[in-house]
Amino acid sequence: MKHVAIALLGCGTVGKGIVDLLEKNADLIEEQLDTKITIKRILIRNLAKYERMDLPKSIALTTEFSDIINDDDIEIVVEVMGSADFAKECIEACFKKGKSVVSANKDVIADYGIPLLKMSQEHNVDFQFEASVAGGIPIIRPMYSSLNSNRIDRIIGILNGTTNYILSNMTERGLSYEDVLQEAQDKGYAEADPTNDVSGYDAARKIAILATLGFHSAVTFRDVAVEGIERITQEDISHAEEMGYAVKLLAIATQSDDGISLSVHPAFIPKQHPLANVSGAYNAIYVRGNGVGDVMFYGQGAGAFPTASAVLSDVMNVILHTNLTITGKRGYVWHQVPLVDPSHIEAPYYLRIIVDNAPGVLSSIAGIFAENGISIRSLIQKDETKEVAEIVLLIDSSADGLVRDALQRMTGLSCVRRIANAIRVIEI
Ligand SMILES: NC(=O)C1=CN([C@@H]2O[C@H](COP(=O)(O)OP(=O)(O)OC[C@H]3O[C@@H](n4cnc5c(N)ncnc54)[C@H](OP(=O)(O)O)[C@@H]3O)[C@@H](O)[C@H]2O)C=CC1
Ligand SMILES: N[C@@H](CC=O)C(=O)O
Repeated sequence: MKHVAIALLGCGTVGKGIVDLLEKNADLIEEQLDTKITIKRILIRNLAKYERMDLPKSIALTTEFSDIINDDDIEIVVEVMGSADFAKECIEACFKKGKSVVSANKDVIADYGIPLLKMSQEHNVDFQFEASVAGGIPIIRPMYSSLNSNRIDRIIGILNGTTNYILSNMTERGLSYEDVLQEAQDKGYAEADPTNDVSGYDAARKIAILATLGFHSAVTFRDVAVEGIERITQEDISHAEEMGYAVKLLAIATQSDDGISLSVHPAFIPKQHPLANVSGAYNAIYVRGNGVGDVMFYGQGAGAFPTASAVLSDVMNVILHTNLTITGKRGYVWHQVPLVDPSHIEAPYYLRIIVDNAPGVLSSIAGIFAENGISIRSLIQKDETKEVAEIVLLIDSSADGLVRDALQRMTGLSCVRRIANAIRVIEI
């Protein structure tokens, strides 16, 4: 039997998951590859923390990347540290030394994916990153391989486990945003800085990676219009429930003759839609191709073992490529495609506006919508006190720019106390 030594950069939630899953499934993996995979070294920052951890004694822990890059036994390096710049430096150094890299790090791939893939090919090594989008769900390989006979025009996903866990637990258990965020952190779903999750940036990086592969287009996460879930309250969730919707953070990429549009935002989805029933840390992705039609991928988008499953399969793929002598030979094509201005994207909206409880307020608001050509589908006045009322509206499909302009003008009305929320309604 052959033997391949690998190293891990990082041993947090995902790194420890890889150590444990490799131990658990070693015989199955060895049998398929006729190769024994050994984790020889792991890079971390704080040695004392890991000496307390239950790691096999055969693994050498180090705080020096040079111990890994200069070890010629190590053929594959698995980067599971997070953040972009140091990870990128390490990955480039590995390529230069002829080491293939597997990464779960969407930050580095959304920022530097195309140059890193080019560099890996120049050095005849593999660069694989299945776990960077939607944890354990196989989606990267389908995008560049299983679906590559299709012209893909739409990708819609719940791509962040933390925010989906927060929104579904706020809905199902009536918990506060802060309490559920802490739970998601305790379960290892959240990023080291959970701002990336709740602000939508984690999902933005993932949809940029999928759009790059699926649309053969050179986009980055900076091309994504991003809104997070920070403003979603129990009020919005219960209004959604009453109206027959679930609230989800969606990542949407579409390609048309006008160009590519990329966005991440909370949305009301009809309860009967399959995406509305994706709960907890689960993720789901709809892809529409002009041959295959609609395909949906579903599974755990975060957590130690689901993510380790994707990472280890990538490691196995690298070994297979080495055995077949096709390492570093994957072909890619990227075009520069124009981006659609996000202010032109149309959708129906749910709006919650806090106003004075006074005569003439509703007609002032309706007047501004009418001036912007926006028609009101329904309007309910709720939670009325003597002084204040909450108005919940659904408006017909309208361009985002026109809706924002109308809401901005409303904040200038003395009877409008605040725009509590504006959330798109998805009718798919
Ligand atoms: N958690 C999840 O469910 C998923 C995570 N990912 C991605 O996988 C990667 C790892 O995530 P996760 O395991 O959750 O992160 P953790 O924060 O749990 O672990 C990070 C690990 O990397 C080490 N590390 C970080 N920076 C450095 C550095 N500069 N030098 C040396 N070691 C470093 C840390 O060491 P120390 O403790 O000593 O600081 C720690 O061992 C991220 O890119 C994340 O986005 C992808 C899919 C799912
Ligand atoms: N923090 C991420 C982890 C996986 O990518 C998430 O919550 O989805």
